[in-house]
Amino acid sequence: MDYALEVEKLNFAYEEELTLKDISFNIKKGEFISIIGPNGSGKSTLLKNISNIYSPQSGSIKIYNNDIKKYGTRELAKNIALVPQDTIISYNFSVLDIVLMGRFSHLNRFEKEREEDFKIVYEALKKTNTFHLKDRNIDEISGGERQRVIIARALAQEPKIIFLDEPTSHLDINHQMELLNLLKILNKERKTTIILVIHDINLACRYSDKIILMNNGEIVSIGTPKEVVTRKNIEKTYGLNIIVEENPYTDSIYIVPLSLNNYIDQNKKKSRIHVIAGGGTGGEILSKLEEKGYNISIGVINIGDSDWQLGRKLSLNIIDEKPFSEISDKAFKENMKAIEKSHVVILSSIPYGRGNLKNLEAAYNAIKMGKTVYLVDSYSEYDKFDYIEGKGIEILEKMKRSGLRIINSIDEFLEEGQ
Ligand SMILES: Nc1ncnc2c1ncn2[C@@H]1O[C@H](COP(=O)(O)OP(=O)(O)OP(=O)(O)O)[C@@H](O)[C@H]1O
Repeated sequence: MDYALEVEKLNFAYEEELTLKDISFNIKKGEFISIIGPNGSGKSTLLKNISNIYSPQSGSIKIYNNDIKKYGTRELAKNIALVPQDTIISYNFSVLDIVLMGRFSHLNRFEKEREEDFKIVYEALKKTNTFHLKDRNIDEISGGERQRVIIARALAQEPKIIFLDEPTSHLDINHQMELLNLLKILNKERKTTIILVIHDINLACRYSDKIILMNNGEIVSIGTPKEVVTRKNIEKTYGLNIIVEENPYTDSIYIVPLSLNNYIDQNKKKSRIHVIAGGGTGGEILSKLEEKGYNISIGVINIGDSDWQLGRKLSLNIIDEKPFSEISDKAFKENMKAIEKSHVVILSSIPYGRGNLKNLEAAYNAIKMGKTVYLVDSYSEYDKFDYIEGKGIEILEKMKRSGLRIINSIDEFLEEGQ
């Protein structure tokens, strides 16, 4: 296999305790890789090991099939370039001088830069939008501009692999996209392998072929964005409750954070709520209950319904029915079982017809069983409630007489502190 980078059983410690523990992975030539993970998980330390700034205590690192330690400085610089997190350059160099330094590995000792070198350097300056700064002193430009200049230097180096440590951290959103697009072009056109540390999970998902997720000095997961950025992995590493969505415009996934697990009231996890919804009427109810950490079931709901889709993203317990089909007796019974296990049943403002009348019957059964049943009432008129010749209204009236609690929004329920 054509690997750009092979890491095997790497262990690294700053002091006694290991900061990187038994790290092994391979990167193919021409891949675009993002390393993500919480603060202090070891991302920068890993990047510094694989770019030869630090030497591991044990394990091996191969760049293009050769041990990284066997390369001479010039040879290594032709293969890899590093764009560090904070570049402190306190000398009196111009931007042009700094970017010209990228050419050193292509020149013999004491050889002056050739016309070709200037051409490559000017191109790198233009690509990173820093050409206009070329005569300025490196100390006299902004943090974001300096970051782009260091990236220009890496481009001028024309390496096979570029390592970047949080390259977007000082950049505004426009320059963030511009930089990542530039890296992507480089990656596609020159087959440059890109390995970057990045905090923005959504940008990582959008641009990367693969993602490495780190936690506590170990690799938790490595694979495509879909394989790595899952609810489970993000909860495990960041302690964050998220939904993973698909972005049809960019053909990539992105995450929507709901809540920090630290803030979830653990008592609520025990409190079970059954939701009856459909057609998107349950969106706010489900998201807000999930955010508070309730243990939620939903049903009966048709497969493919938008509330069904949300339920899947939230990994809820779903009692479902075939698409566009009436609720079967089997699904009704399963729904009743979920209701029996719940403390509370919440109904959204969904219209009732032949297909889902059994859900209203189930809610009425719940009241008769002594459960607290809420209706989040945002029906503007009750003729939007009943599409089954009064049968729905009839059950609703019975429920009202038996203690149905009508609220205007799910917030009212949450404020009650249930
Ligand atoms: N020079 C150092 N000496 C000692 N310990 C260090 C040093 N640099 C980092 N560490 C420690 O090593 C661990 C990993 O740090 P590292 O900078 O690799 O994490 P990171 O994932 O890049 O974090 P961040 O997202 O905050 O940049 C942390 O516990 C950190 O405190």
